[in-house]
Amino acid sequence: MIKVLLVAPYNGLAETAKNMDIPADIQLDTTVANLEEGVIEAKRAKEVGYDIIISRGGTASLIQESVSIPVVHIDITGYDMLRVFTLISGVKTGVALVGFRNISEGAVTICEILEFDVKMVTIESSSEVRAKLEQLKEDGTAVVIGDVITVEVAQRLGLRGVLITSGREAIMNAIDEAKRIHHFFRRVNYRHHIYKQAFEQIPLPLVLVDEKGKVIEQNESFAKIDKANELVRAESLSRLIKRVIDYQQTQWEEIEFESRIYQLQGFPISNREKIVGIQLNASVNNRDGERVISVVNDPAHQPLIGDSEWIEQLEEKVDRAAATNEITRLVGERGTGKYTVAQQIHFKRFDHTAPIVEIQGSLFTRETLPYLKKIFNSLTSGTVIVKNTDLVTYDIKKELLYLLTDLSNQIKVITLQEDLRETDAITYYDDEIIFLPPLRERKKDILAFVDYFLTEMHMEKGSETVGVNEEAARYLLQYDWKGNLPELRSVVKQLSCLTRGYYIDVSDVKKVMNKDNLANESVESLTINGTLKEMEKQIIQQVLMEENQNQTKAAKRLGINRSTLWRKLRDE
Ligand SMILES: Nc1ncnc2c1ncn2[C@@H]1O[C@H](COP(=O)(O)OP(=O)(O)OP(=O)(O)O)[C@@H](O)[C@H]1O
Repeated sequence: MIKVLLVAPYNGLAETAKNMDIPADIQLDTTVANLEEGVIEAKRAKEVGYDIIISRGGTASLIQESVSIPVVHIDITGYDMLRVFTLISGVKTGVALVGFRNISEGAVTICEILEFDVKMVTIESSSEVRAKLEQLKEDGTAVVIGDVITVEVAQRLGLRGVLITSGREAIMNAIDEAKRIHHFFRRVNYRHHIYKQAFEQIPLPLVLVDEKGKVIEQNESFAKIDKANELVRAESLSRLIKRVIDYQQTQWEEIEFESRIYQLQGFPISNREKIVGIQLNASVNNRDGERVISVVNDPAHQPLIGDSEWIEQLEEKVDRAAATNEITRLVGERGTGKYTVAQQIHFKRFDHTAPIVEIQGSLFTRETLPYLKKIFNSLTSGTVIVKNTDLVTYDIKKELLYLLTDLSNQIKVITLQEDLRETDAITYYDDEIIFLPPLRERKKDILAFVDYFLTEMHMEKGSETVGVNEEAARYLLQYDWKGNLPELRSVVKQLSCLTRGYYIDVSDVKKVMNKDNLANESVESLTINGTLKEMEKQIIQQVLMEENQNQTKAAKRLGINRSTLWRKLRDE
C-alpha cells in the first residue's frame, strides 16, 4: 500500500479527489492547505510515514523545497483549461489569463481554436502577480483566470478571479505518476540503504566532510572514537582536506589527538561538490610505542651535497634506480646518506604529492604485517622505504619481501641496510644495489659538508662563521668519521658555537674533537642560546642520540610520555 497525502491548495480539489475511485494499492488522504500551511502539513506527513505528497502550483513547489519525500505536481491539463474557458464564455471582453509559461502557452492554443479573446500574461514567479494584476486593472481587465494566488490577489483588487481548477483526469494523472515514482524510489532506496549500511558497518573509521571540514556523514566506527568531532575540527585536518581538493588524489597526514597519533588518509569523493573522505588509522607502533610504519606526506626535497666523484656519478645511479620497477637496495654505513639518496630516487620518479611510506625494519614484527597490507592496499603511488632491512628477522623478511614484490608498478620500493652479510640468506630478485661509501673514502665531500652545515647554523643560530682555515681543514680530513655525516654535523655545530672569528681554527677543532665522548658517537653540545623551546628540543635530540633514537627509552629518561616527546620534537 502506497500512502499518499494530497495537500490541496483549495477545498474543491480535495472534494474532487474524495469522490474518485482510487486504485486499491493507494491510500489517498487529503488535507486543505495553501503555501506555507501546506509545507507544515507535508512535514508532518513525512514524520508519520507518508510515501508521497501530491499538490499543485506554488504550494507543490514550496513543499518540494522543504521535504525529502517525493512530491508529485498536479499539472493543469487541456481539460482544465477547456472547463474554465467554457465557464466564462459569456464574458466577451476584458478577460486575462495570468500564469506560468506552461499554462499560458497551452491556453493560447485553446483560445485560438475556440476564438476567445483572452489576454495572456506570462509570469516567472508568484511575486510578480500583484504588479501584473494592477496593470491589467488599469488597462480595463475585469476577469482574471489563474492559480490560487492569482485569484486571491484579483479579488483583493476588486477584479473577478476565476480559478483554473484541476479535474479528475489531472488528479488521476498525478496518482499514476505517484505510483511510478514510488516504485522507482523503492528500487533506488534499496540500493541507497545497502550502500549506507556498508558505509556504516565498514570496520574502518570513515568520515565524509565538505571543504570547510563540516561532517556530511560519519560511520559507526568513526563515531565510536572518543571526541571524534573535535578531531574533525583539528587544524591539520583542514590542511589535509585542502590538499586532497587541490591535487584530487589520496593524501596523508599525521595528527596527534588526545595523546594518540593517528594517520589520516584523505581521498577525493566528489570534485564538483568538494567532498572529501577521510579514513582514520591509529598509527602503527610497537608495544613500546615506537613508530614502525609512518607515511610521510609531502616529503621534503633535500639538495644533494658533495664534491666527490662518487656524488658526481650518483645522479646517473639515481636516474637508473628511479626508472626500474625492481627493488633498489642502498647499502652503506650509518649516516652515509642512504635515506637522503632514497628521497632523491623518490623525487626523480614522483612529485611532492606522492607519499613516502617509511618502515622501520628493526622494529618490524609479524603483528605489523596486516597494518602494512592495509596501507599498501590504499597506496596508489609513492615510494616505500624499508630502513635497516638487515635487522628484520629471517622469516618475517620473507613475508615482507613477498608483500613488497607484489606491489603495483606505480610504487617504488627501496631498502636500506648497513652491510651485505645477510644477502646469502635471503633471495632478492633482480634488484639494483647502490653502495654508499663512508665519508673517509670520499674526502672531497667533507669540506663541502662543512660549508653546508655552517650555512645551516647561520639559519638556525645566526652564527657568523664562514669556513675553516687550512690547518683546521687538514685536521678534519685526516679523521676517519666512523659516525659519518651526523658526526660531522655535530662537530661543525659545536665548532660554530665555539668559534669567535669568521674562520674556524685548528685549536678549536682539536678542542671539540678530543672530547672523550666524541669518537664514534655523535654528540650535540647544548648551547645556551635561543628560546627555551629550542633548548628543550636540543636536549631531547641529545638524549635521543644517546639512546640510539629509541624514543621510548629517551622519553623514560626525560620523565615524559612518548607522545609528548614526539610532539615536542615536531613543534616548529
Ligand atoms: N648527499 C647529501 N646531501 C645532503 N645531505 C646529506 C647527504 N647525505 C646525507 N646527508 C645528511 O646527513 C644525515 C644522515 O643522512 P641519512 O639519514 O640519509 O643517512 P642514512 O645512511 O640513512 O643514516 P642511518 O643509517 O643512520 O639511518 C642527514 O641529516 C642528511 O640530511
